[in-house]
Amino acid sequence: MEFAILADAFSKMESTTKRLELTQHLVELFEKTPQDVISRIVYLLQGKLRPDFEGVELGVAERLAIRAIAKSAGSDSAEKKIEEEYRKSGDLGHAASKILEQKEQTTFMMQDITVERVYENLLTIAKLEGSKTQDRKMKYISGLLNDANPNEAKFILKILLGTLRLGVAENTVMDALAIAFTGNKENRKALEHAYNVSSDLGKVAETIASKGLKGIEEFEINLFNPIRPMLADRVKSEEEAIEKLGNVFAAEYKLDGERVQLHIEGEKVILFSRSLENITSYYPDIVEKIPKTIQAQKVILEAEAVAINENTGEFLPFQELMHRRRKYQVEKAVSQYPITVNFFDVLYYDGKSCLELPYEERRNLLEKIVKEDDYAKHIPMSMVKSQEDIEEFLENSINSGCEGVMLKMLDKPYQAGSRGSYWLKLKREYRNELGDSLDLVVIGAFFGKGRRTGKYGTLLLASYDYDTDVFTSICKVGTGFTDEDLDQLYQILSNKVTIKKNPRIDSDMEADVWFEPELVIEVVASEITLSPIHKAARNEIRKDTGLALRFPKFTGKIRLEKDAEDASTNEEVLTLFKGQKKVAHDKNLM
Ligand SMILES: Nc1ncnc2c1ncn2[C@@H]1O[C@H](COP(=O)(O)OP(=O)(O)OP(=O)(O)O)[C@@H](O)[C@H]1O
Repeated sequence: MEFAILADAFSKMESTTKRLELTQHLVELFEKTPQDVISRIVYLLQGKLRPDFEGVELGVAERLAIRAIAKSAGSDSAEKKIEEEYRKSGDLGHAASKILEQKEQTTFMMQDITVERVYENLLTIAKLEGSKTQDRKMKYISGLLNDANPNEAKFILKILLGTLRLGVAENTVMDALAIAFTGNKENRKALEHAYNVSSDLGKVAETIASKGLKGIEEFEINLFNPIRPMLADRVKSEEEAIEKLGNVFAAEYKLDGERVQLHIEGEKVILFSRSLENITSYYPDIVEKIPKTIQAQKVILEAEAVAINENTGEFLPFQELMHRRRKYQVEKAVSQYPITVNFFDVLYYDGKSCLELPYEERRNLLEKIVKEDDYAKHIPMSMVKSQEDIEEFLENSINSGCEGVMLKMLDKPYQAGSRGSYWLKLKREYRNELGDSLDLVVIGAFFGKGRRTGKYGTLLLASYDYDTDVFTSICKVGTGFTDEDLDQLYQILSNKVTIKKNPRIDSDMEADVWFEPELVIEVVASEITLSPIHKAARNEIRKDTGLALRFPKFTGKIRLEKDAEDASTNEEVLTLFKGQKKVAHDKNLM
């Protein structure tokens, strides 16, 4: 397939942020795409080469890209010119296309470049290791640029640098696949299921293109391919939980650790995080100890890894686990910050999916599969049927260092990839004031003064608007940060600075810097108010008015395990807003 077709589609997509138009462009692109290329197209659309869980990173630095462009422009002064163009437009892809336009076209020597060739070259670049890597990367890049026309070169560079931002969410890709290959958007549901059990949109695309809907319906779980996790809705009180769950249900401790999806076959163990990143290297202790406790050939299990005080056995807060994220420090952290692994679900057992089994059966099976010892535990569970039962269980869980309880319906399946009402979470803190914490995306910052000079003193935060796939500003936050937090945030965020505001950000603020909407942090606030400036849930309550947080404060939690799309949604913010009005109303009546 000619790369020009893809570059042309990219150009069209870049010029719109409307979901319907994006979908239409995608449908047209998919209709032109051969079956054996479609998975590659789907990865490239998302600025990737392989599904996230494989961890293939392109990692080409700007400097190297500039040298490669200069080389293929074939002039000595080119580097300077490229830098100049780059400064003007803030986009190296664009700068490259400008420079290459000026180059005399030696068309008779040009080979047509294909999607396959670009993709294979990019994959080779991503996998290069060892000596002279930089030179070898440069050779591949300038080789591609030599044969590319300016528009193609622009997109090749954007992919290489990770700056291709078409704003296509997974849902939009699935809509377009359903329309292109089944003629009916309604079939998105089947695609979603396939995606939820494989976390690999490229594979889903290839299956629907080559085997149609039938292939998608027969899609199976593969060991070592992560399953997208099931999530819980929140409730504010025992009473609300009973209303939603009915007669008898299970209560489990809600531990404050890291969610880990374990794929195990014999001694082979692969671990995935909540956002499906391969985190096996952070937990050498799990890899060593857990297989000994497993009574099965092949399983996929879910557990919460929690740091503990070895003397008292008490659970410690989530932050203690983050020591394992430091390079070269893992071994040390393993001995200094010991953990236990607390199992709560089984998703796959000896060749069979367990997703359709009701909770109760899965829990029984789990207890059979995992033999408990000092290190491997079953998460404490109890059947409850009254408000008092829940209250007592919640009390015990808080006393042993947990954040609350999870309440689960006994007869319901595991709903991969969705937040539904079969699982509810009840935290102690939800019960006062606004109380609830929010997970928000850092979209911009303002430079600090005094002690905070040279760091970001105040951050601009956004909630996620699921329907439009946009991040809407909701507050600025400048309190709750320790010096250490500020340093760490600066380190993480300075890699995410963009020259222009990403089109997926909706904010009228004039931030000093804008970021890629990627990092999620947790904040609390005293209340949610109407705001003429902020954009969260705009027009929902009142015309031209959004919602904002009053007195927001950082809780100390940087949620590295969450993707931006996992942040609190405007729907959740609206629910909180309405809930607080009700409480105020009830109080006034008393
Ligand atoms: N017994 C349990 N069952 C399921 N999840 C548990 C349990 N104990 C702790 N957890 C953790 O709680 C999370 C479930 O809450 P939720 O579905 O809202 O995800 P979340 O958005 O990460 O939640 P939160 O922000 O409250 O941590 C899981 O991702 C898991 O890490």
